[in-house]
Order: sequence, then structure tokens, then C-alpha cells
Amino acid sequence: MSPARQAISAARRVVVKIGSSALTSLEGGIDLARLDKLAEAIEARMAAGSDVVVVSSGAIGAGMAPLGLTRRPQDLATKQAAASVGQLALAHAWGTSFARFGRTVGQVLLSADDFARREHHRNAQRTLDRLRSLGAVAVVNENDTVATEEIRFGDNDRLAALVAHLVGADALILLSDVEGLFDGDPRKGPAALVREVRSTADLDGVIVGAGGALGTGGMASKLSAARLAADAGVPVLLAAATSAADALGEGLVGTAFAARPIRLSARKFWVRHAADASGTLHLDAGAVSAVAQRRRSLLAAGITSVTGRFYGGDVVAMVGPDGVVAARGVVAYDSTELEGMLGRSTSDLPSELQRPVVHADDLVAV
Ligand SMILES: Nc1ncnc2c1ncn2[C@@H]1O[C@H](COP(=O)(O)OP(=O)(O)O)[C@@H](O)[C@H]1O
Ligand SMILES: N[C@@H](CCC(=O)OP(=O)(O)O)C(=O)O
Repeated sequence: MSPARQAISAARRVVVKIGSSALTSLEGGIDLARLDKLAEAIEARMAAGSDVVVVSSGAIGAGMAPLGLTRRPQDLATKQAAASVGQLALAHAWGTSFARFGRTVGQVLLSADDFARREHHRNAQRTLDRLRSLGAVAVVNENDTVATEEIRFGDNDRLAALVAHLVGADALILLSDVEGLFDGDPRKGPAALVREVRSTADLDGVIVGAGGALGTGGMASKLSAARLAADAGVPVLLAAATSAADALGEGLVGTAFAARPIRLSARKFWVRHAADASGTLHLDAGAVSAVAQRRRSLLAAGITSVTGRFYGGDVVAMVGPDGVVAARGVVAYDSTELEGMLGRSTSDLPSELQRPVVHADDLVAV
């Protein structure tokens, strides 16, 4: 068994995420028989001594039929209306299913903002921790009704990986309607299951496609969630919800993604994955290679322009001439101060402006 699978099967704290495509159908809403099987597998893992946090998608899928919608809505207001109806049914279904084992369920709805702001982050952490110590199982979803298009997680894979980091999980299990990662979209033709992803080299030649009629992010969002979790030191298992008992048991099914050997520091993790960027620094090609490849501090000489209004201490994105984000970091100056410093070499600047614009310790390549 690979080290990642060993770590997943031995994990004491596990986040299990169930996708909409595995839990709901267009016509029937929530698949209650499927949900019962999932609750049984989760309960078995808890009985074996692990703490489990559930991230459950499916609110929009569950809200469609009661509102007479036959296709997954595309506009935000209808998605939010469907989610508000469906979330009620979803939480009720989880509550009823776990009640069979005398297990209480707590609903926790989170927004992207809750991971960006330290105080919100701590509050969510405290709630999840208390639910665990009281023996209840937390069922998490995005707080869909308050999210705007810009700040939505949209798919729940990223939310689940951030929750794994938040609760200090030692494994993340993503359950979907597909057996694992294939080297091509299995709906488009024959494709082979990739069993282990130890590094990005194992993804060479893998073609990822969109999600199903109910899912949102498709395989791409699962891969980026796996990368996010890997940065947090959390190995990931991607498997079919129909194999939940095996995935939560021995963990021999699906695709296992190894975590990086040394997790990113909490500060760099926050800068790379959780903080909102307040503005953008546009860099020339030399500055991109300095910050992204050589891990150097960013100096004013390599910045061609600045967009957005920000203050020293805010997180900014650093974008290369090709428009691609190369790095994120904590900026040392206000946007107004920076305007007068652009393109100037450090020795030309007054002594109080000679600190790097983004120090290497506060900077992380994307
Ligand atoms: N390379 C690939 N390997 C596996 N599945 C893929 C791949 N490319 C695209 N997919 C599709 O991604 C879907 C899962 O994503 P999605 O529908 O968003 O699921 P969920 O609702 O569980 O988040 C699968 O049904 C599968 O058809
Ligand atoms: N918060 C949304 C999740 C959206 C979604 O489709 O997520 P996923 O199925 O994980 O790709 C819901 O509950 O419907």
C-alpha cells in the first residue's frame, strides 16, 4: 500500500466530501438510499475511533424539484433560491439518517470570506471543534444564499480542502460519481484509472474534463483541491460514493494523492489559498522569474503597473506580462505610495522606500 493510502486509512481526523452528482439526481432530488449508505460508512469510521467532518454538496440539486426546475439553474439568484430550499432538505436528510445511530448532526454553512478573515476562521474552528467534542457530526456546505458570483467557492472541492486545513485533518476523502481520476474524461471514451498521484509528474498526459449535469467543478476542481490539501500536508483519496465503505475503510479504491512532505507554513498557506487579494501588481518578465523561480523578494524596479487600492500589509496578486498570476504575497506599501516607485531601482529610492515591495518570506509562487 502506498504511504498516502496508509496515512488515509490510519487518519484520526478525516474530512469526507460528497459531490452533488453522487447525492442528487435531476428528477428525484436527494438519493436517500445513497445518503443512508454514506452515513453508515461515516458512522463505521467514527466508531473505529476517527473524527469525521462531512462536507455535503447537493443543496441546489435538492431544491430544484420542489421549485419546479428541470435543469440546473445558471443564474446566481435562482441557484441561491434553489440552495435555500434544498439546504433545508439536505440537513434534514443527514439529521434523520444519523439519528438511526443516535448521532446528532450540526449544520455549518461557510463562505470564502470565513477563510480569509482571521476572526471568522477562528469562530468556525471553535464551532467545529466543539461539535466534535460533543460527539456530533458537522455537515458543512457553502453558505450559498449570501455568496456573490466573485466570491463563491462554486464547487465544494476547494471548500472541503480548506475545511481539512481548518480542522487540522490528516486525510481528505472526495466522493463523487466517478471511480477516481482517469487519464481522460471517462464519458468521452475508454480511459485508465490513475491509482496514485505522488507528484505532478504523475499527471503528465492526464486530460481533465468538466463535471456532470449536477456537479460544478469537474475533475479540474478536484485536482486543484488535491493540490491545496497537499500544501496543507493532507493526503487525498478520490473515489466513487458507491465505494464509500471501502474508501472510508481500508482505502484501497480510487485515486490517492500524496501530501507534500513538508507542509506550507500557516502564513504561506493563507497567502496562497485563503486570503482575498486586494490588488494586483503587474510584473515584467525578469521580475516574474525572480519571484516565481528564484524565490527572491519583489523590488519596485520589476513592477510596470498597479491595479486596485490596497494598503501595506494587504495580500496582492503578482501577474506576469502574459496576464497569468505568478505569485501572491503581502505588500509592504500602499497602492498610492507604490505609484511613484514603479520601475525605479532601489538605490534611486529614498531610504524609507528601500524595503522590498514584497519580501521573499511573505511571498508564495502560485
Ligand atoms: N480525467 C477525468 N477523470 C475522471 N472524471 C472526469 C475526468 N474528466 C472529467 N471527469 C468528470 O468529472 C465528473 C465529476 O465532477 P463533478 O460532476 O463536478 O462531481 P461532484 O459533483 O462529485 O463534485 C465525473 O462525472 C467525470 O465524468
Ligand atoms: N453549495 C452547492 C455546491 C455546488 C456543487 O455543485 O458542488 P459539487 O457537486 O461538489 O461540484 C450545493 O450544495 O448545491
